[in-house]
Amino acid sequence: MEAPFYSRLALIGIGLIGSSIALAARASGAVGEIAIHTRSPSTLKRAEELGLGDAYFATAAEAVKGADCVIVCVPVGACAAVAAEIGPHLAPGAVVSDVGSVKAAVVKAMAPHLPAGIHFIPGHPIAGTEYSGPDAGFATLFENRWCVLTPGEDVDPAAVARFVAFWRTLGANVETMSAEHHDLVLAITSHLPHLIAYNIVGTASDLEAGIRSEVLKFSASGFRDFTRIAASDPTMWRDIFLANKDAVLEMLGRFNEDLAMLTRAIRTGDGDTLFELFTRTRAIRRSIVAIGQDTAAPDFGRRGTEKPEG
Ligand SMILES: NC(=O)C1=CN([C@@H]2O[C@H](COP(=O)(O)OP(=O)(O)OC[C@H]3O[C@@H](n4cnc5c(N)ncnc54)[C@H](O)[C@@H]3O)[C@@H](O)[C@H]2O)C=CC1
Ligand SMILES: O=C(O)C(=O)Cc1ccc(O)cc1
Repeated sequence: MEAPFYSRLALIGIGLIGSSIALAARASGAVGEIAIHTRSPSTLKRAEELGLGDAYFATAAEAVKGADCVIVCVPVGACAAVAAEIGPHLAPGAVVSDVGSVKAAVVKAMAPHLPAGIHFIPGHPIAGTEYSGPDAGFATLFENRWCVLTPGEDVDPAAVARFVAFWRTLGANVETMSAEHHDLVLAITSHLPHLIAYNIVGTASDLEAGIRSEVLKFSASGFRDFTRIAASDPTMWRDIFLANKDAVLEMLGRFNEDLAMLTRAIRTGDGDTLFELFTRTRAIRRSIVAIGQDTAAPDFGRRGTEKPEG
């Protein structure tokens, strides 16, 4: 299968992920033209200044006209409204996808609005940073990262194969699975870690003023790492926790049980329990490093914003 895979790619939402797809698709020649819509006029203008696309539209309905591939790159809570708007304007036979961090709720929100003949292939590139907005994107974001696709069983295999080839050309490793399985796995590997980061930074900031200033002054790398994650976009993460409620609550229940066990080990001076856990977790880190999944996103520190936009 030869690139370009699509003659016209429409991106709805042009923040970190949308702009990274635009840059990677352009750099790799994966698509012909790129059409862009995003909700805020100032963000759309910025996308144009950055030269992210070939055509810019004030509405999603206009942007998807004539597109053979549409990728919705908005917070998961906005996916239903976008699908409702674009549904009547999609070209027959087009692929429609998204990049949301939660899959079952997004499928439920988007599918009813997509007409027959559309190939709906939900997706989630497991690659990102704590930055937002069109300035935050970079063409290499997806290199050697996973992209999970969750097409329904009735979706045309040839359309899925083409979309898999598209993501591979952007540098990603692609795997397909059910939306429900995706949501359980991501609840423990991504959603819970973010909740823990938000919580620990919140706890530190609620400490009495005297202690709080010392926390910031002497913050060792552990706390600093949490503050990076806790700087992630509030709209995006609010939507993720609301949309993946059941899986997050399931994993949070197990987490709380294990934390109670550790609390007890510390209180009772049970060093063996602590040592055994820390030995096991060190082995997990070493196995992740060995398969090359530990690399932080490259040099994104000076770009983008940590504030919600548009
Ligand atoms: N930030 C990350 O590290 C990752 C994010 N994701 C997912 O990607 C999606 C987008 O995230 P980011 O690019 O980081 O967010 P972002 O905040 O950088 O960009 C979101 C864009 O969507 C636009 N938007 C919001 N509501 C809209 C609407 N109703 N219609 C049209 N445009 C609208 C915003 O103006 C903005 O341009 C989210 O669903 C998130 O769960 C997936 C992987 C990683
Ligand atoms: O910045 C980080 O550490 C991330 O974990 C980025 C990220 C955020 C959300 C996703 O759905 C996937 C990746």
